[in-house]
Amino acid sequence: MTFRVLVTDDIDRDGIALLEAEPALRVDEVPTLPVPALMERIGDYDAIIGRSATRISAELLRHAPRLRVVGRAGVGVDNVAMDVATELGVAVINAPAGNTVAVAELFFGTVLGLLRQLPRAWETMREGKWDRASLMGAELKGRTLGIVGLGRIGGEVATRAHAFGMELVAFDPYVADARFAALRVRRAPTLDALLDDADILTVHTPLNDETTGLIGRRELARLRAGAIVANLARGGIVDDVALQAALESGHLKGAVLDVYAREPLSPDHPLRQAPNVVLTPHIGANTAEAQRNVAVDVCAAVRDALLRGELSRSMNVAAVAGEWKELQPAMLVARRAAAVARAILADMGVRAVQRLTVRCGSAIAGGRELLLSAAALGAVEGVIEHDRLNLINARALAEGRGLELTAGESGMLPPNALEVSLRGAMQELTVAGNAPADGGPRLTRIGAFHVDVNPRQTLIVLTNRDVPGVIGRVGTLLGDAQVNIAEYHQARMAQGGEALAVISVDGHVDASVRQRLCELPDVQGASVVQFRGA
Ligand SMILES: NC(=O)C1=CN([C@@H]2O[C@H](COP(=O)(O)OP(=O)(O)OC[C@H]3O[C@@H](n4cnc5c(N)ncnc54)[C@H](O)[C@@H]3O)[C@@H](O)[C@H]2O)C=CC1
Ligand SMILES: O=C(O)CCC(=O)C(=O)O
Repeated sequence: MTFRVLVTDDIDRDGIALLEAEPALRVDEVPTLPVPALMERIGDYDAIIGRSATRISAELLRHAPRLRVVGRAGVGVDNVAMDVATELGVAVINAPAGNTVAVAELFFGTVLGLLRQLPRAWETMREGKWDRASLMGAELKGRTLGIVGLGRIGGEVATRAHAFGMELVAFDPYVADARFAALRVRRAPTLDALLDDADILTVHTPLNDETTGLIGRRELARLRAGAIVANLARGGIVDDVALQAALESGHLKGAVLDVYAREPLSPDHPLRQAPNVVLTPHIGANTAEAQRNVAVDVCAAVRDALLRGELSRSMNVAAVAGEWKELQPAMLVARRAAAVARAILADMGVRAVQRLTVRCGSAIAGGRELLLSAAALGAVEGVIEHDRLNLINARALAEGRGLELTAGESGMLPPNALEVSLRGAMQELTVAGNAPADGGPRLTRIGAFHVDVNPRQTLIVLTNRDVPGVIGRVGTLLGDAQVNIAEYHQARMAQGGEALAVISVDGHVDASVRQRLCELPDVQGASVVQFRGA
């Protein structure tokens, strides 16, 4: 199978070379495309990789039936309609760390440029002047830098600001005290407290509902007279119009902007004429090093997602503590245990399941959320018709059908064991399994019956009376139907009582075979579970 990848927005060659090295990937590199042209082409692609110039809108995603992965060679994904991508099961992968230093360095370059009037100094020199008197500057040393958002970039800015002898204060309600302490940054309890202290205010948050307009007229007025504002994060976090007014009134000494609410900034935008601004055209990440880093990072992750189904880097898959690869056997067990429970309940007449609970042992507990996604996938596949049903959208689709998903207490489960319980119409069925690091995945319990079977290809779960001859009759029937048995595990509660058989078979078992199994003497019921996915 060949996957087609559309690369746009000028992605570094080292990244593209990783894709081109794969025979199963066909890569088309195009310049940033206008929306109609992109709409026309996107239907042919399994993945698109771009930078901030290409907007991955809801409309574009809905126009792309093959699309599996969106790769973003950079941090911000405000240009991607994330909700729609998740609903459609499209993985969104970014490159979160490769351009951190580039932005932090640009911050100091531009702020120093503003404080020392470097653009003006350069202009005067080109004009043939020697004008030292009008080029008086100011220093960073001793000034208080107020950082909104102490993440990767905020942290790198803080580290460098110490070297300039600055005082540091930051506002970030989502970051623990330990990070503030490690970065030697004082914590501002509120944004207002930060505004009260800052000589230079810089924002390094994502653009989202909470941060849009975070620094508006009120916040700018609260800053002390003569303060400087920098936005190298996203246009719209600092309100353009309020900023312009604060610059024109002289309340602010100056501003540094790399990003704008609408990009490219229109040629006649009033900000271009505002006093004391250093404007750059969204070049925070434009260094050779950063572009190489993000391209290699995102291209490798997109390659792995397409070729190996590796979704650990996808922003819209539940986060995993630990290694994704190590969790794969447990994910398979969770998915298949849920599929078995759903099939048995359905054959008992319980079609509408209301609650799914996953409990897992200590070794895999870090992947609880992902295991819940895998179990949700097992519970809905075969029930929901969706050509891109996967780990990304399974939870939302399951919840959309009224299935409540919960992660239960692990209790006394062995380290690599898990249990999936499905409940509906006052009935609950638990299927348990084990996913040891050094062995194959096994199902170990169905309801009250202890079993031991590899959940591969197709499983027949049979309830019968524990009397002689049943196993022989089942074997003969399956043999006559050309169904090859891989494993047959018989479990019983007590001699002569109820028994349960799990039969792992190769290939497909059709409905007529199931019907004939149900009609055998002493057989009470049979469920056939045709597993999906690898
Ligand atoms: N100019 C450019 O070329 C570039 C711009 N960026 C922008 O910079 C942003 C930050 O990047 P990173 O530091 O890598 O992201 P990050 O995720 O490491 O850090 C963001 C920080 O903002 C904090 N935060 C979120 N909401 C907040 C709020 N309401 N108030 C205070 N803090 C809040 C988070 O807790 C987090 O610590 C990106 O989202 C992107 O939009 C990133 C790279 C290049
Ligand atoms: O290079 C780009 O596309 C812009 C970088 C950026 O803004 C980001 O990484 O969030």
